[in-house]
Amino acid sequence: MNEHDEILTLSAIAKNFGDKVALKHVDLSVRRGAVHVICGENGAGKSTLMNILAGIHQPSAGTIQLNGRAVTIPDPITASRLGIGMVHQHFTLVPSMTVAENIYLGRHIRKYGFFSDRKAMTERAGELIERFNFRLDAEAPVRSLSVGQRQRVEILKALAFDAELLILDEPTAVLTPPEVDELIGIIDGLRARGRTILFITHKLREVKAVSDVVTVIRRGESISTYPTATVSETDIARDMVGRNVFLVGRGDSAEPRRFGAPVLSLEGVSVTNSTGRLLLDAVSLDIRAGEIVGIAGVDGNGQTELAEAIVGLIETQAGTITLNGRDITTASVPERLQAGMGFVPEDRLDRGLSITMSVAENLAATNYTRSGLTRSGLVDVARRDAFASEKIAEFDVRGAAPATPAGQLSGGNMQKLVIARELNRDPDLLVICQPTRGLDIGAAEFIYARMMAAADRGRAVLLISSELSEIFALSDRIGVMYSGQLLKVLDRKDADEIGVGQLMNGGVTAEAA
Ligand SMILES: Nc1ncnc2c1ncn2[C@@H]1O[C@H](COP(=O)(O)OP(=O)(O)OP(=O)(O)O)[C@@H](O)[C@H]1O
Repeated sequence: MNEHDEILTLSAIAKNFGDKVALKHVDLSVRRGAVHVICGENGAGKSTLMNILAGIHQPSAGTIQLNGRAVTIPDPITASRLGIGMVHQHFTLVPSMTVAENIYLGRHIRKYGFFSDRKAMTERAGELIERFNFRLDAEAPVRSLSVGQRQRVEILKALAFDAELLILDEPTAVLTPPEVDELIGIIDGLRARGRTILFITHKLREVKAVSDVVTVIRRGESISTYPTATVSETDIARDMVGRNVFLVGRGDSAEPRRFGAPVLSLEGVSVTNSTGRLLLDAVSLDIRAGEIVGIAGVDGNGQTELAEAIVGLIETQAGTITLNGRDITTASVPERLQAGMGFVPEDRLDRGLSITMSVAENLAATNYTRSGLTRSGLVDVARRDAFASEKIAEFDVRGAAPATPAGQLSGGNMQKLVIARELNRDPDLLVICQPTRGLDIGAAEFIYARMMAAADRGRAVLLISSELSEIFALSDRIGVMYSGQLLKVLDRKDADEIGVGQLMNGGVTAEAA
């Protein structure tokens, strides 16, 4: 390869946070105009590496060459001047401002100031949207956009400042499957226009769909680099995790499974929002002991509200909710948890854990009584920390000690923390939303096994996931939500992905079509 073909060369990059080693030794060569995927387990150091390129962190050792020249990137402004644009996992947009205002926010204010030359700014944003074929309205407030559209605004923000090298940190984690396909199309378009893309993902299907080259990072070291066309998903998974991985689902047992009495019963449960719109429309569902019921649906069709209504985070306007035969329709969240419910929310940062509290405090939060972590009503710190150490080991929460602030963990390891806390309580009913979002394939394998083991012990599980493959792998019955209604609940053996996909898109069943 001739040196001008390489836009970026990293040599022996290391990064410590205090005495924690996040990156040990990373070498990486990125070819101009390529889509280069970085994959690796949760906590392998992917985000840290990208944040070094974006000027957010400084490397403890190693060199960075951009276009054949050694550079230092002391801050994000320098990164931007050097042509490096970063799209973070958590968006940085201002919801009340328009698309155009967000794109130019804080940068070209003098030239395209909101008051002095708003028109020019909007026109310029419109041109940019058209040039990259992003299908956005420059004047629409960001508040009114879907997650996928917001992500496109973030990408445009980087492109507006001539980013040659675009870094996308796990961009598909927040997207629905059709939005993922759209993003893949957008990335193809950017490559065709000569941009270089560094893309982080855990999903091997995406690696194959999107990239030219893939580099695997494991425990802070670059392990392998392959042209994507020549490497199999199995090989990438093995390099990531250091062993062969098998995502085994529940499958169809030869003997029909026997289920117990209903643990959860919903009857005609409805929820309306403040403007009177029906978010849940008379939903009725039983989940029996020993059963996993998966709820499929395009995001935004009431699945989140279903989980929140069951857990008591939002009020219901009609219907009854019964847990183990007891009416809990008006019970508070703590009462429901006490009565045998566990909850893994889809948003681990908002509702799942406290990022300022330590790992031990987070793990103990719903486990004080059950795991005997108090003595005479006071927290027994030694026991709590021993409990935390045990759960850290059991769930392989990387980079965590009992005293580590939860906010310092990598995204996937935060997710493992929430799941560890809720599974430890061994609830009669586990409501679990997007359980493997952001998890690497080894961690997903482990969580699948734990969910199935809970069902085998006679627990009831409500699984909400936008990954159809996950719903099919784990569920005994599959419900489909559309527009607030639970359209249909099928036995796993009677369901197929095409039929469920059709129901998800408006209720045309395979038989009816
Ligand atoms: N600011 C920080 N302070 C201390 N430790 C940190 C900090 N940021 C990251 N780490 C640690 O560095 C390691 C690598 O984290 P990083 O976020 O780069 O992983 P990742 O590969 O992106 O993981 P994931 O796939 O879960 O997002 C982890 O052990 C993490 O806890």
